[in-house]
Amino acid sequence: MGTLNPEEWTRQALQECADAIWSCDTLEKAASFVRARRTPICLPNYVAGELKLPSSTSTAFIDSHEPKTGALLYRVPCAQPEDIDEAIRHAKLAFQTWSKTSRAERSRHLRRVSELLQEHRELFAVWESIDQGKTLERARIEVDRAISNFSYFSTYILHEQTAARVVDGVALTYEHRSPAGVFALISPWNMPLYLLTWKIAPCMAFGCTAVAKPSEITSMTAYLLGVLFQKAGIPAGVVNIVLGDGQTTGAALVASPSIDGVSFTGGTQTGIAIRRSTAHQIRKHLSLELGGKNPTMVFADSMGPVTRDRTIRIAGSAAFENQGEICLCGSRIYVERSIYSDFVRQFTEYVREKYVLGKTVGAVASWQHYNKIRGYLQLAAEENATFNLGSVPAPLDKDDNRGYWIAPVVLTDVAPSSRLQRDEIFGPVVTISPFDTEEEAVRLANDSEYGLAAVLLTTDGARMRRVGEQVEAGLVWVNCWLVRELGTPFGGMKNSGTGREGGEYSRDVFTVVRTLHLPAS
Ligand SMILES: NC(=O)c1ccc[n+]([C@@H]2O[C@H](COP(=O)([O-])OP(=O)(O)OC[C@H]3O[C@@H](n4cnc5c(N)ncnc54)[C@H](O)[C@@H]3O)[C@@H](O)[C@H]2O)c1
Ligand SMILES: O=C/C=C/C=C(\O)C(=O)O
Repeated sequence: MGTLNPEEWTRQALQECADAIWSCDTLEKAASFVRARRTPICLPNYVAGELKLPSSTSTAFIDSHEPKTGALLYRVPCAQPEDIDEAIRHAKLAFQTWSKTSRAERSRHLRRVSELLQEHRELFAVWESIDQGKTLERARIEVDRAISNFSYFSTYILHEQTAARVVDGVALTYEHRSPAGVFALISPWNMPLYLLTWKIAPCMAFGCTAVAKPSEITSMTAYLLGVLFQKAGIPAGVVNIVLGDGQTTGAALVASPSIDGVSFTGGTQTGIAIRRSTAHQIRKHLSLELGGKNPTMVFADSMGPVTRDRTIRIAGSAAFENQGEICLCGSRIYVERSIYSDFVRQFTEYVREKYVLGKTVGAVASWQHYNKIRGYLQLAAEENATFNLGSVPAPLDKDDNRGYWIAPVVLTDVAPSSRLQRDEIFGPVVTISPFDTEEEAVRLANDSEYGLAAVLLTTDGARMRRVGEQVEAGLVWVNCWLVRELGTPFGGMKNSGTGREGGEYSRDVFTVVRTLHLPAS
Protein backbone atom coordinates (compact mmCIF):
# COMPACT_ATOMS: atom_id res chain seq x y z
CA MET A 1 0.00 0.00 0.00
CA GLY A 2 1.13 3.55 -0.70
CA THR A 3 -0.71 6.85 -0.65
CA LEU A 4 -2.17 8.63 -3.59
CA ASN A 5 -1.65 12.20 -4.66
CA PRO A 6 -5.03 13.18 -6.15
CA GLU A 7 -3.56 16.35 -7.65
CA GLU A 8 -1.91 14.25 -10.33
CA TRP A 9 -5.35 12.92 -11.20
CA THR A 10 -7.54 15.77 -12.26
CA ARG A 11 -10.94 15.06 -13.78
CA GLN A 12 -9.37 15.64 -17.19
CA ALA A 13 -6.50 13.24 -16.53
CA LEU A 14 -8.99 10.55 -15.47
CA GLN A 15 -11.02 11.07 -18.63
CA GLU A 16 -7.94 10.97 -20.87
CA CYS A 17 -6.80 7.77 -19.21
CA ALA A 18 -10.29 6.25 -19.60
CA ASP A 19 -10.34 7.18 -23.30
CA ALA A 20 -6.89 5.72 -23.85
CA ILE A 21 -7.75 2.43 -22.09
CA TRP A 22 -10.99 2.26 -24.07
CA SER A 23 -9.06 2.42 -27.34
CA CYS A 24 -6.93 -0.65 -26.51
CA ASP A 25 -8.82 -3.54 -28.04
CA THR A 26 -5.89 -5.85 -28.73
CA LEU A 27 -3.36 -7.35 -26.33
CA GLU A 28 -0.58 -5.57 -28.21
CA LYS A 29 -2.18 -2.12 -27.98
CA ALA A 30 -2.96 -2.59 -24.30
CA ALA A 31 0.57 -3.80 -23.54
CA SER A 32 2.24 -0.90 -25.32
CA PHE A 33 -0.10 1.61 -23.66
CA VAL A 34 0.75 0.27 -20.20
CA ARG A 35 4.51 0.13 -20.90
CA ALA A 36 4.63 3.64 -22.38
CA ARG A 37 3.10 5.34 -19.34
CA ARG A 38 5.35 7.29 -17.01
CA THR A 39 2.88 7.19 -14.12
CA PRO A 40 0.89 4.01 -13.48
CA ILE A 41 -2.80 4.02 -14.35
CA CYS A 42 -5.01 4.98 -11.42
CA LEU A 43 -8.54 3.57 -11.42
CA PRO A 44 -11.27 5.86 -10.07
CA ASN A 45 -14.65 5.01 -8.59
CA TYR A 46 -17.83 5.41 -10.61
CA VAL A 47 -20.31 7.36 -8.48
CA ALA A 48 -23.48 9.13 -9.59
CA GLY A 49 -22.52 8.56 -13.21
CA GLU A 50 -19.07 10.16 -12.84
CA LEU A 51 -15.54 8.82 -12.64
CA LYS A 52 -14.25 10.06 -9.33
CA LEU A 53 -11.26 9.51 -7.06
CA PRO A 54 -11.72 9.09 -3.32
CA SER A 55 -12.00 12.49 -1.66
CA SER A 56 -9.34 12.20 1.02
CA THR A 57 -5.83 13.32 0.16
CA SER A 58 -4.39 10.56 2.30
CA THR A 59 -6.17 7.74 0.50
CA ALA A 60 -4.18 4.53 0.50
CA PHE A 61 -3.83 2.64 -2.75
CA ILE A 62 -3.11 -0.93 -3.70
CA ASP A 63 -0.80 -1.90 -6.54
CA SER A 64 -2.30 -4.40 -8.93
CA HIS A 65 0.15 -6.44 -10.98
CA GLU A 66 -0.17 -8.11 -14.32
CA PRO A 67 -0.10 -11.87 -13.62
CA LYS A 68 1.56 -12.84 -16.89
CA THR A 69 4.57 -10.55 -16.32
CA GLY A 70 4.47 -9.51 -12.68
CA ALA A 71 4.67 -5.86 -13.82
CA LEU A 72 2.69 -3.08 -12.12
CA LEU A 73 -0.52 -2.64 -14.09
CA TYR A 74 -2.54 -0.03 -12.18
CA ARG A 75 -3.26 1.44 -8.78
CA VAL A 76 -6.50 1.07 -6.90
CA PRO A 77 -7.22 3.81 -4.38
CA CYS A 78 -9.19 2.33 -1.47
CA ALA A 79 -12.58 3.99 -1.13
CA GLN A 80 -12.90 5.32 2.43
CA PRO A 81 -16.03 5.42 4.61
CA GLU A 82 -16.91 8.95 3.37
CA ASP A 83 -16.66 7.83 -0.27
CA ILE A 84 -18.82 4.81 0.46
CA ASP A 85 -21.41 6.97 2.21
CA GLU A 86 -21.50 9.25 -0.80
CA ALA A 87 -22.00 6.30 -3.17
CA ILE A 88 -24.76 4.89 -0.96
CA ARG A 89 -26.43 8.31 -0.80
CA HIS A 90 -26.55 8.48 -4.60
CA ALA A 91 -27.82 4.90 -4.83
CA LYS A 92 -30.60 5.75 -2.36
CA LEU A 93 -31.55 8.83 -4.30
CA ALA A 94 -31.60 6.92 -7.59
CA PHE A 95 -33.69 4.19 -5.96
CA GLN A 96 -36.59 6.62 -5.55
CA THR A 97 -36.95 6.86 -9.33
CA TRP A 98 -35.48 3.58 -10.53
CA SER A 99 -37.70 1.44 -8.30
CA LYS A 100 -40.71 3.10 -9.91
CA THR A 101 -39.38 3.00 -13.47
CA SER A 102 -41.47 0.68 -15.63
CA ARG A 103 -40.21 -2.80 -16.33
CA ALA A 104 -40.16 -2.02 -20.06
CA GLU A 105 -37.88 0.95 -19.44
CA ARG A 106 -35.56 -0.96 -17.13
CA SER A 107 -35.45 -3.74 -19.66
CA ARG A 108 -34.38 -1.30 -22.39
CA HIS A 109 -31.51 -0.06 -20.23
CA LEU A 110 -30.28 -3.59 -19.57
CA ARG A 111 -30.55 -4.44 -23.25
CA ARG A 112 -28.53 -1.36 -24.14
CA VAL A 113 -25.79 -2.49 -21.74
CA SER A 114 -25.73 -5.97 -23.27
CA GLU A 115 -25.55 -4.50 -26.79
CA LEU A 116 -22.70 -2.17 -25.90
CA LEU A 117 -20.82 -4.99 -24.19
CA GLN A 118 -21.29 -7.06 -27.34
CA GLU A 119 -19.91 -4.19 -29.41
CA HIS A 120 -16.87 -3.92 -27.13
CA ARG A 121 -16.49 -7.62 -26.42
CA GLU A 122 -12.85 -7.74 -27.46
CA LEU A 123 -11.90 -4.69 -25.40
CA PHE A 124 -13.30 -6.24 -22.23
CA ALA A 125 -11.78 -9.66 -23.02
CA VAL A 126 -8.34 -8.13 -23.64
CA TRP A 127 -8.29 -6.24 -20.32
CA GLU A 128 -9.77 -9.18 -18.40
CA SER A 129 -7.04 -11.43 -19.74
CA ILE A 130 -4.30 -8.92 -18.89
CA ASP A 131 -5.67 -8.15 -15.46
CA GLN A 132 -6.61 -11.65 -14.27
CA GLY A 133 -4.01 -13.78 -16.05
CA LYS A 134 -6.56 -15.94 -17.86
CA THR A 135 -6.17 -16.74 -21.55
CA LEU A 136 -7.82 -14.43 -24.06
CA GLU A 137 -9.98 -17.31 -25.24
CA ARG A 138 -11.29 -17.94 -21.72
CA ALA A 139 -11.83 -14.19 -21.20
CA ARG A 140 -13.99 -14.05 -24.36
CA ILE A 141 -16.19 -16.86 -22.99
CA GLU A 142 -16.66 -14.90 -19.78
CA VAL A 143 -17.49 -11.62 -21.55
CA ASP A 144 -20.11 -13.53 -23.54
CA ARG A 145 -21.58 -14.73 -20.28
CA ALA A 146 -21.58 -11.15 -18.92
CA ILE A 147 -23.53 -10.14 -22.04
CA SER A 148 -26.01 -12.98 -21.35
CA ASN A 149 -26.41 -11.84 -17.74
CA PHE A 150 -27.81 -8.51 -18.98
CA SER A 151 -29.80 -9.91 -21.89
CA TYR A 152 -31.31 -12.70 -19.76
CA PHE A 153 -32.58 -10.39 -17.00
CA SER A 154 -33.66 -7.73 -19.51
CA THR A 155 -36.24 -10.18 -20.88
CA TYR A 156 -36.95 -12.06 -17.63
CA ILE A 157 -38.69 -9.05 -16.10
CA LEU A 158 -40.92 -8.63 -19.14
CA HIS A 159 -42.41 -12.09 -18.82
CA GLU A 160 -42.83 -12.30 -15.08
CA GLN A 161 -46.38 -12.74 -13.87
CA THR A 162 -47.99 -12.97 -10.47
CA ALA A 163 -50.68 -15.57 -9.92
CA ALA A 164 -53.68 -14.82 -7.70
CA ARG A 165 -55.42 -17.62 -5.74
CA VAL A 166 -58.77 -18.00 -4.15
CA VAL A 167 -58.39 -19.67 -0.74
CA ASP A 168 -61.43 -21.78 0.24
CA GLY A 169 -63.72 -19.23 -1.38
CA VAL A 170 -62.88 -16.91 1.52
CA ALA A 171 -60.11 -14.73 0.23
CA LEU A 172 -58.40 -13.78 -2.95
CA THR A 173 -54.68 -13.72 -2.28
CA TYR A 174 -51.73 -12.53 -4.33
CA GLU A 175 -48.06 -11.78 -3.87
CA HIS A 176 -46.97 -8.23 -4.34
CA ARG A 177 -43.24 -7.74 -4.82
CA SER A 178 -41.30 -4.54 -4.56
CA PRO A 179 -37.62 -3.77 -5.02
CA ALA A 180 -35.74 -4.36 -1.77
CA GLY A 181 -33.56 -1.24 -1.87
CA VAL A 182 -29.86 -0.46 -2.13
CA PHE A 183 -27.50 -3.44 -2.44
CA ALA A 184 -23.83 -4.02 -1.80
CA LEU A 185 -22.58 -6.30 -4.59
CA ILE A 186 -19.18 -7.80 -3.86
CA SER A 187 -17.23 -10.08 -6.16
CA PRO A 188 -13.94 -12.03 -6.23
CA TRP A 189 -11.00 -12.03 -8.64
CA ASN A 190 -11.42 -15.28 -10.54
CA MET A 191 -14.13 -14.33 -13.06
CA PRO A 192 -14.28 -10.60 -12.44
CA LEU A 193 -16.76 -9.28 -15.02
CA TYR A 194 -18.83 -12.48 -15.27
CA LEU A 195 -19.49 -12.66 -11.53
CA LEU A 196 -20.01 -8.94 -10.95
CA THR A 197 -22.55 -8.71 -13.77
CA TRP A 198 -24.30 -11.84 -12.42
CA LYS A 199 -25.21 -9.54 -9.53
CA ILE A 200 -25.52 -6.13 -11.21
CA ALA A 201 -27.91 -7.30 -13.95
CA PRO A 202 -30.63 -8.79 -11.69
CA CYS A 203 -30.18 -5.99 -9.15
CA MET A 204 -30.98 -3.40 -11.83
CA ALA A 205 -33.66 -5.54 -13.45
CA PHE A 206 -35.67 -5.96 -10.25
CA GLY A 207 -35.62 -2.22 -9.56
CA CYS A 208 -32.86 -2.03 -6.96
CA THR A 209 -29.83 0.20 -7.02
CA ALA A 210 -26.29 -0.77 -6.14
CA VAL A 211 -22.91 0.04 -4.78
CA ALA A 212 -20.72 -2.63 -6.32
CA LYS A 213 -17.18 -3.51 -5.28
CA PRO A 214 -14.97 -5.77 -7.38
CA SER A 215 -11.89 -7.48 -6.01
CA GLU A 216 -8.94 -5.13 -5.50
CA ILE A 217 -6.85 -7.69 -7.43
CA THR A 218 -8.94 -7.40 -10.59
CA SER A 219 -10.76 -4.07 -10.79
CA MET A 220 -10.12 -3.20 -14.43
CA THR A 221 -13.25 -4.56 -16.12
CA ALA A 222 -15.50 -3.27 -13.32
CA TYR A 223 -14.02 0.17 -13.93
CA LEU A 224 -14.59 -0.23 -17.70
CA LEU A 225 -18.17 -1.28 -16.96
CA GLY A 226 -18.68 2.08 -15.22
CA VAL A 227 -17.40 3.82 -18.36
CA LEU A 228 -19.78 1.67 -20.41
CA PHE A 229 -22.73 2.58 -18.16
CA GLN A 230 -21.98 6.24 -18.88
CA LYS A 231 -21.97 5.56 -22.60
CA ALA A 232 -25.19 3.53 -22.28
CA GLY A 233 -26.95 6.43 -20.54
CA ILE A 234 -27.85 4.44 -17.43
CA PRO A 235 -29.39 6.95 -15.00
CA ALA A 236 -26.85 8.33 -12.54
CA GLY A 237 -26.67 6.52 -9.21
CA VAL A 238 -28.43 3.31 -10.28
CA VAL A 239 -25.10 1.48 -10.24
CA ASN A 240 -22.12 2.93 -8.41
CA ILE A 241 -18.78 1.14 -8.39
CA VAL A 242 -16.31 1.69 -5.59
CA LEU A 243 -12.84 0.21 -5.59
CA GLY A 244 -10.73 -0.91 -2.70
CA ASP A 245 -9.76 -3.78 -0.48
CA GLY A 246 -11.97 -5.92 1.74
CA GLN A 247 -10.81 -4.64 5.12
CA THR A 248 -11.40 -0.94 4.46
CA THR A 249 -13.86 -0.66 1.61
CA GLY A 250 -15.75 -3.97 1.56
CA ALA A 251 -16.29 -4.19 5.32
CA ALA A 252 -17.55 -0.59 5.60
CA LEU A 253 -19.89 -1.10 2.66
CA VAL A 254 -21.62 -4.27 3.88
CA ALA A 255 -21.95 -2.99 7.45
CA SER A 256 -23.58 0.32 6.50
CA PRO A 257 -27.07 0.56 8.00
CA SER A 258 -28.20 2.22 4.75
CA ILE A 259 -27.51 -0.95 2.77
CA ASP A 260 -30.63 -3.12 2.44
CA GLY A 261 -28.99 -6.25 1.11
CA VAL A 262 -25.67 -7.88 0.27
CA SER A 263 -24.97 -10.23 -2.57
CA PHE A 264 -21.48 -11.59 -2.02
CA THR A 265 -19.31 -14.06 -3.90
CA GLY A 266 -15.96 -14.96 -2.40
CA GLY A 267 -14.26 -17.04 0.23
CA THR A 268 -16.03 -18.78 3.13
CA GLN A 269 -14.07 -16.87 5.80
CA THR A 270 -15.14 -13.56 4.27
CA GLY A 271 -18.72 -14.85 4.13
CA ILE A 272 -18.53 -15.56 7.85
CA ALA A 273 -17.16 -12.06 8.53
CA ILE A 274 -20.04 -10.53 6.54
CA ARG A 275 -22.62 -12.59 8.41
CA ARG A 276 -21.08 -11.58 11.68
CA SER A 277 -20.94 -7.87 10.88
CA THR A 278 -24.57 -7.82 9.71
CA ALA A 279 -26.00 -10.24 12.31
CA HIS A 280 -27.89 -7.50 14.15
CA GLN A 281 -29.41 -6.16 10.92
CA ILE A 282 -32.07 -8.81 10.50
CA ARG A 283 -33.79 -7.00 7.64
CA LYS A 284 -30.70 -7.06 5.46
CA HIS A 285 -31.00 -9.58 2.63
CA LEU A 286 -27.90 -11.78 2.45
CA SER A 287 -26.90 -13.98 -0.43
CA LEU A 288 -23.55 -15.70 0.07
CA GLU A 289 -21.82 -17.70 -2.70
CA LEU A 290 -18.69 -19.11 -1.09
CA GLY A 291 -15.88 -21.56 -1.62
CA GLY A 292 -15.85 -25.13 -2.85
CA LYS A 293 -13.73 -28.28 -2.91
CA ASN A 294 -15.74 -30.14 -5.44
CA PRO A 295 -15.64 -33.88 -6.13
CA THR A 296 -15.60 -35.50 -9.56
CA MET A 297 -16.77 -39.14 -9.35
CA VAL A 298 -15.65 -41.46 -12.13
CA PHE A 299 -17.40 -44.84 -12.38
CA ALA A 300 -15.90 -47.71 -14.37
CA ASP A 301 -18.82 -47.76 -16.82
CA SER A 302 -17.89 -44.24 -18.02
CA MET A 303 -14.48 -45.44 -19.22
CA GLY A 304 -15.80 -47.81 -21.92
CA PRO A 305 -14.61 -47.25 -25.52
CA VAL A 306 -17.54 -45.00 -26.47
CA THR A 307 -17.53 -42.59 -23.52
CA ARG A 308 -13.91 -42.74 -22.34
CA ASP A 309 -12.76 -39.62 -24.21
CA ARG A 310 -15.73 -37.65 -22.97
CA THR A 311 -15.07 -38.72 -19.38
CA ILE A 312 -11.44 -37.67 -19.51
CA ARG A 313 -12.28 -34.40 -21.25
CA ILE A 314 -14.92 -33.43 -18.67
CA ALA A 315 -12.77 -34.39 -15.66
CA GLY A 316 -9.90 -32.41 -17.27
CA SER A 317 -11.85 -29.23 -17.92
CA ALA A 318 -13.53 -29.40 -14.51
CA ALA A 319 -10.07 -29.51 -12.93
CA PHE A 320 -8.06 -27.08 -15.05
CA GLU A 321 -10.29 -24.55 -16.79
CA ASN A 322 -9.18 -21.04 -15.86
CA GLN A 323 -6.12 -22.51 -14.02
CA GLY A 324 -8.50 -24.23 -11.62
CA GLU A 325 -9.59 -20.78 -10.43
CA ILE A 326 -13.33 -21.41 -10.64
CA CYS A 327 -15.27 -22.12 -7.47
CA LEU A 328 -16.98 -24.95 -9.38
CA CYS A 329 -13.75 -26.72 -10.36
CA GLY A 330 -13.59 -30.43 -9.55
CA SER A 331 -10.34 -30.61 -7.60
CA ARG A 332 -10.91 -34.00 -5.92
CA ILE A 333 -11.30 -36.83 -8.42
CA TYR A 334 -12.53 -40.20 -7.13
CA VAL A 335 -12.17 -43.18 -9.47
CA GLU A 336 -13.55 -46.72 -9.24
CA ARG A 337 -10.64 -48.98 -8.38
CA SER A 338 -11.03 -51.36 -11.37
CA ILE A 339 -10.12 -48.53 -13.78
CA TYR A 340 -8.03 -46.44 -11.39
CA SER A 341 -4.56 -46.88 -12.89
CA ASP A 342 -5.86 -46.66 -16.47
CA PHE A 343 -7.68 -43.48 -15.61
CA VAL A 344 -4.66 -41.89 -13.91
CA ARG A 345 -2.47 -42.68 -16.93
CA GLN A 346 -4.92 -41.51 -19.57
CA PHE A 347 -6.03 -38.45 -17.62
CA THR A 348 -2.42 -37.38 -17.03
CA GLU A 349 -1.59 -37.79 -20.72
CA TYR A 350 -4.66 -35.81 -21.72
CA VAL A 351 -3.88 -32.96 -19.33
CA ARG A 352 -0.23 -32.87 -20.45
CA GLU A 353 -1.33 -32.37 -24.05
CA LYS A 354 -4.39 -30.20 -23.60
CA TYR A 355 -3.44 -27.85 -20.74
CA VAL A 356 -0.28 -26.13 -21.87
CA LEU A 357 1.15 -23.23 -19.89
CA GLY A 358 0.93 -19.99 -21.85
CA LYS A 359 -1.42 -21.50 -24.43
CA THR A 360 -4.49 -23.02 -22.80
CA VAL A 361 -3.40 -22.30 -19.24
CA GLY A 362 -2.89 -18.73 -18.06
CA ALA A 363 -0.99 -17.32 -15.10
CA VAL A 364 -2.51 -17.47 -11.61
CA ALA A 365 -4.05 -14.23 -10.40
CA SER A 366 -1.50 -12.75 -8.01
CA TRP A 367 1.86 -13.18 -6.35
CA GLN A 368 0.10 -13.97 -3.07
CA HIS A 369 -1.95 -16.66 -4.78
CA TYR A 370 1.16 -18.11 -6.46
CA ASN A 371 2.70 -18.49 -3.02
CA LYS A 372 -0.45 -20.02 -1.57
CA ILE A 373 -0.56 -22.69 -4.29
CA ARG A 374 3.18 -23.23 -4.03
CA GLY A 375 2.78 -23.81 -0.28
CA TYR A 376 0.27 -26.58 -0.95
CA LEU A 377 2.61 -28.18 -3.48
CA GLN A 378 5.48 -28.08 -0.98
CA LEU A 379 3.13 -29.84 1.44
CA ALA A 380 2.39 -32.46 -1.24
CA ALA A 381 6.12 -33.09 -1.60
CA GLU A 382 6.55 -33.31 2.21
CA GLU A 383 3.67 -35.78 2.43
CA ASN A 384 5.25 -37.92 -0.32
CA ALA A 385 2.34 -37.53 -2.71
CA THR A 386 3.05 -38.76 -6.24
CA PHE A 387 3.38 -35.93 -8.80
CA ASN A 388 2.08 -37.64 -11.96
CA LEU A 389 2.32 -34.27 -13.66
CA GLY A 390 3.86 -30.97 -12.59
CA SER A 391 6.10 -30.09 -9.68
CA VAL A 392 6.63 -27.59 -6.90
CA PRO A 393 7.06 -24.20 -8.61
CA ALA A 394 10.22 -22.19 -7.97
CA PRO A 395 10.23 -19.47 -5.30
CA LEU A 396 9.40 -16.08 -6.78
CA ASP A 397 10.43 -12.65 -5.49
CA LYS A 398 7.71 -10.04 -5.43
CA ASP A 399 9.68 -7.87 -7.87
CA ASP A 400 10.47 -10.72 -10.19
CA ASN A 401 9.08 -10.10 -13.64
CA ARG A 402 8.67 -13.71 -14.71
CA GLY A 403 4.94 -13.72 -13.93
CA TYR A 404 2.92 -16.13 -11.84
CA TRP A 405 3.04 -19.34 -13.88
CA ILE A 406 2.15 -22.72 -12.42
CA ALA A 407 1.82 -25.74 -14.72
CA PRO A 408 -1.00 -28.24 -14.04
CA VAL A 409 -0.32 -30.69 -11.23
CA VAL A 410 -1.90 -34.17 -10.99
CA LEU A 411 -1.39 -35.76 -7.55
CA THR A 412 -2.09 -39.28 -6.32
CA ASP A 413 -1.36 -41.02 -3.02
CA VAL A 414 -2.81 -38.20 -0.94
CA ALA A 415 -4.51 -39.15 2.35
CA PRO A 416 -8.18 -38.15 2.72
CA SER A 417 -7.22 -36.24 5.87
CA SER A 418 -4.53 -34.21 4.07
CA ARG A 419 -5.13 -30.48 3.72
CA LEU A 420 -4.56 -31.08 0.00
CA GLN A 421 -7.90 -32.93 -0.05
CA ARG A 422 -9.70 -30.68 2.43
CA ASP A 423 -8.72 -27.08 1.68
CA GLU A 424 -9.75 -25.10 -1.35
CA ILE A 425 -6.46 -24.56 -3.21
CA PHE A 426 -8.16 -22.70 -6.09
CA GLY A 427 -5.33 -23.41 -8.53
CA PRO A 428 -4.23 -25.90 -11.21
CA VAL A 429 -3.91 -28.79 -8.76
CA VAL A 430 -6.01 -31.96 -8.67
CA THR A 431 -5.88 -35.06 -6.48
CA ILE A 432 -7.01 -38.50 -7.68
CA SER A 433 -8.05 -41.24 -5.23
CA PRO A 434 -9.65 -44.67 -5.67
CA PHE A 435 -12.96 -46.00 -4.32
CA ASP A 436 -14.39 -49.52 -4.21
CA THR A 437 -18.16 -49.12 -3.98
CA GLU A 438 -20.78 -46.56 -4.86
CA GLU A 439 -21.44 -45.99 -1.14
CA GLU A 440 -17.78 -45.26 -0.57
CA ALA A 441 -17.75 -42.84 -3.52
CA VAL A 442 -20.67 -40.90 -2.01
CA ARG A 443 -19.07 -40.93 1.43
CA LEU A 444 -15.74 -39.61 0.10
CA ALA A 445 -17.48 -36.98 -2.03
CA ASN A 446 -19.44 -35.74 0.98
CA ASP A 447 -16.46 -35.78 3.31
CA SER A 448 -15.93 -32.04 3.03
CA GLU A 449 -17.01 -28.87 4.80
CA TYR A 450 -18.04 -27.57 1.36
CA GLY A 451 -21.03 -28.42 -0.83
CA LEU A 452 -20.98 -26.30 -3.94
CA ALA A 453 -20.75 -28.56 -6.99
CA ALA A 454 -20.11 -32.17 -8.03
CA VAL A 455 -19.48 -33.98 -11.29
CA LEU A 456 -20.75 -37.51 -11.81
CA LEU A 457 -19.34 -39.54 -14.71
CA THR A 458 -21.33 -42.69 -15.39
CA THR A 459 -23.48 -44.27 -18.10
CA ASP A 460 -25.84 -45.93 -15.62
CA GLY A 461 -29.12 -44.00 -15.65
CA ALA A 462 -30.34 -45.26 -12.27
CA ARG A 463 -27.01 -44.37 -10.68
CA MET A 464 -27.14 -40.85 -12.11
CA ARG A 465 -30.20 -40.18 -10.00
CA ARG A 466 -29.31 -42.38 -7.03
CA VAL A 467 -25.87 -40.85 -6.51
CA GLY A 468 -26.85 -37.43 -7.83
CA GLU A 469 -29.55 -37.13 -5.17
CA GLN A 470 -27.21 -38.13 -2.34
CA VAL A 471 -24.32 -35.84 -3.13
CA GLU A 472 -24.20 -32.82 -0.86
CA ALA A 473 -23.81 -30.16 -3.52
CA GLY A 474 -25.97 -27.32 -4.77
CA LEU A 475 -25.07 -28.16 -8.37
CA VAL A 476 -24.62 -31.68 -9.71
CA TRP A 477 -23.42 -32.14 -13.28
CA VAL A 478 -23.81 -35.59 -14.82
CA ASN A 479 -21.52 -36.22 -17.80
CA CYS A 480 -21.05 -32.50 -18.21
CA TRP A 481 -19.63 -29.54 -16.31
CA LEU A 482 -20.40 -25.83 -16.01
CA VAL A 483 -23.54 -26.13 -18.09
CA ARG A 484 -25.50 -23.08 -17.03
CA GLU A 485 -29.08 -22.10 -17.64
CA LEU A 486 -29.56 -18.76 -15.96
CA GLY A 487 -33.01 -19.52 -14.57
CA THR A 488 -31.87 -22.49 -12.48
CA PRO A 489 -30.95 -22.07 -8.82
CA PHE A 490 -27.24 -21.40 -8.38
CA GLY A 491 -25.60 -21.72 -4.96
CA GLY A 492 -24.06 -24.07 -2.45
CA MET A 493 -24.81 -26.25 0.56
CA LYS A 494 -22.84 -26.44 3.82
CA ASN A 495 -19.95 -23.95 4.02
CA SER A 496 -20.36 -23.09 0.33
CA GLY A 497 -23.05 -20.56 1.06
CA THR A 498 -26.62 -19.62 1.72
CA GLY A 499 -29.27 -18.55 -0.72
CA ARG A 500 -29.62 -19.19 -4.42
CA GLU A 501 -29.36 -16.85 -7.39
CA GLY A 502 -30.66 -17.12 -10.96
CA GLY A 503 -34.07 -16.30 -12.49
CA GLU A 504 -36.76 -16.27 -9.81
CA TYR A 505 -34.14 -17.01 -7.11
CA SER A 506 -32.43 -13.70 -7.93
CA ARG A 507 -35.86 -12.09 -7.79
CA ASP A 508 -36.16 -13.39 -4.21
CA VAL A 509 -32.81 -11.80 -3.32
CA PHE A 510 -33.64 -8.39 -4.77
CA THR A 511 -37.32 -8.00 -3.85
CA VAL A 512 -39.46 -7.97 -0.73
CA VAL A 513 -42.75 -9.78 -0.85
CA ARG A 514 -46.02 -9.03 0.86
CA THR A 515 -49.02 -11.30 0.53
CA LEU A 516 -52.31 -9.50 0.10
CA HIS A 517 -55.62 -11.05 1.17
CA LEU A 518 -58.77 -9.57 -0.28
CA PRO A 519 -62.16 -10.81 0.85
CA ALA A 520 -63.71 -12.95 -1.86
CA SER A 521 -67.13 -11.51 -1.27
N1 LIG B 1 -19.72 -19.82 -4.80
C1 LIG B 1 -19.38 -19.07 -5.83
O1 LIG B 1 -20.19 -18.79 -6.70
C2 LIG B 1 -17.98 -18.53 -5.95
C3 LIG B 1 -17.59 -17.99 -7.16
C4 LIG B 1 -16.29 -17.51 -7.32
C5 LIG B 1 -15.39 -17.54 -6.26
N2 LIG B 1 -15.80 -18.06 -5.10
C6 LIG B 1 -14.83 -18.13 -3.99
O2 LIG B 1 -14.07 -16.91 -3.87
C7 LIG B 1 -12.80 -17.21 -3.30
C8 LIG B 1 -11.70 -16.55 -4.08
O3 LIG B 1 -11.93 -15.20 -4.19
P1 LIG B 1 -11.24 -14.10 -3.23
O4 LIG B 1 -9.94 -14.58 -2.74
O5 LIG B 1 -11.32 -12.80 -3.96
O6 LIG B 1 -12.27 -14.10 -2.01
P2 LIG B 1 -12.33 -13.07 -0.82
O7 LIG B 1 -13.41 -13.55 0.05
O8 LIG B 1 -11.00 -12.80 -0.26
O9 LIG B 1 -12.75 -11.70 -1.53
C9 LIG B 1 -13.95 -11.57 -2.25
C10 LIG B 1 -14.38 -10.12 -2.23
O10 LIG B 1 -14.72 -9.75 -0.90
C11 LIG B 1 -14.03 -8.59 -0.53
N3 LIG B 1 -13.82 -8.65 0.93
C12 LIG B 1 -12.79 -9.20 1.62
N4 LIG B 1 -12.99 -9.08 2.94
C13 LIG B 1 -14.18 -8.45 3.09
C14 LIG B 1 -14.95 -8.07 4.23
N5 LIG B 1 -14.53 -8.30 5.47
N6 LIG B 1 -16.14 -7.49 4.02
C15 LIG B 1 -16.60 -7.27 2.77
N7 LIG B 1 -15.89 -7.59 1.66
C16 LIG B 1 -14.71 -8.19 1.82
C17 LIG B 1 -12.77 -8.61 -1.36
O11 LIG B 1 -12.20 -7.35 -1.45
C18 LIG B 1 -13.32 -9.13 -2.67
O12 LIG B 1 -13.94 -8.10 -3.40
C19 LIG B 1 -12.71 -18.71 -3.31
O13 LIG B 1 -12.98 -19.21 -2.03
C20 LIG B 1 -13.80 -19.13 -4.28
O14 LIG B 1 -14.33 -20.41 -4.11
C21 LIG B 1 -17.06 -18.56 -4.90
O1 LIG C 1 -16.09 -19.25 -9.64
C1 LIG C 1 -17.27 -19.35 -9.53
C2 LIG C 1 -18.20 -19.42 -10.58
C3 LIG C 1 -19.46 -19.07 -10.35
C4 LIG C 1 -20.38 -19.11 -11.41
C5 LIG C 1 -21.58 -18.50 -11.38
O2 LIG C 1 -21.96 -17.74 -10.38
C6 LIG C 1 -22.46 -18.60 -12.50
O3 LIG C 1 -22.17 -19.32 -13.45
O4 LIG C 1 -23.48 -17.92 -12.46
